[in-house]
Amino acid sequence: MQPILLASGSPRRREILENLGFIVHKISAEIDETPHDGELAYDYVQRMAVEKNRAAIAQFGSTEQAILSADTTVALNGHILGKPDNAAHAHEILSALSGSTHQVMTAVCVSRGGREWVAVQCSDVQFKPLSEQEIAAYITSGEPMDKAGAYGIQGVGGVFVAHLSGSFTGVMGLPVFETLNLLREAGVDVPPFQAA
Ligand SMILES: Cc1cn([C@H]2C[C@H](O)[C@@H](COP(=O)(O)OP(=O)(O)OP(=O)(O)O)O2)c(=O)[nH]c1=O
Repeated sequence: MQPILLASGSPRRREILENLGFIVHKISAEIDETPHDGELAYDYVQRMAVEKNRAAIAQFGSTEQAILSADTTVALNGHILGKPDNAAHAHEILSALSGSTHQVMTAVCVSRGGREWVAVQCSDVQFKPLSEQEIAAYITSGEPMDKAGAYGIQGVGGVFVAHLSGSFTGVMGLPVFETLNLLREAGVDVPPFQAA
């Protein structure tokens, strides 16, 4: 089986792909992640995943090995909430998410042999009302800092989630259903137990 070239620094994405049975080689793909003025979250997340992929191609060239990139964005009432810059920002984000429903969108882009495939997975996540103490303790844990929306559903942040409609792995950063479909479309060998 050929390794997948993962153009993402996210340890969660690597873990998800390896759990599915893929061999993963990490490659770097640095881009400017600033949203355009008035850009919709759905358009933004897709653009980010595609730009990460193209940045990897610019660096390593187009290859017969699949390059996979992704981006996860949290949106509340249409506003894009990025990763927290610091503890105060994490507090602001978590206070906004408290007691309401937000969207988590993950776009996945696969390229191979000069072609490109993209999918976007959207989930609705409802948070329970959070107390000041819960928010403070969670920020102290350090978990929010490298994550869109300042939480990790797969970690302690999972206790905030009252309801999820969508994909758990999508919220975590790489939706497995959509990702496997893209890889199959791109003609990548998927591990035998996944080959439906
Ligand atoms: C909402 C949520 C996000 N996240 C993470 C997934 C992503 O790693 C991160 C969103 O940032 P991204 O910019 O999508 O990814 P990244 O910066 O980690 O890696 P790269 O840009 O190199 O691809 O937030 C969780 O781990 N759990 C969650 O519940």
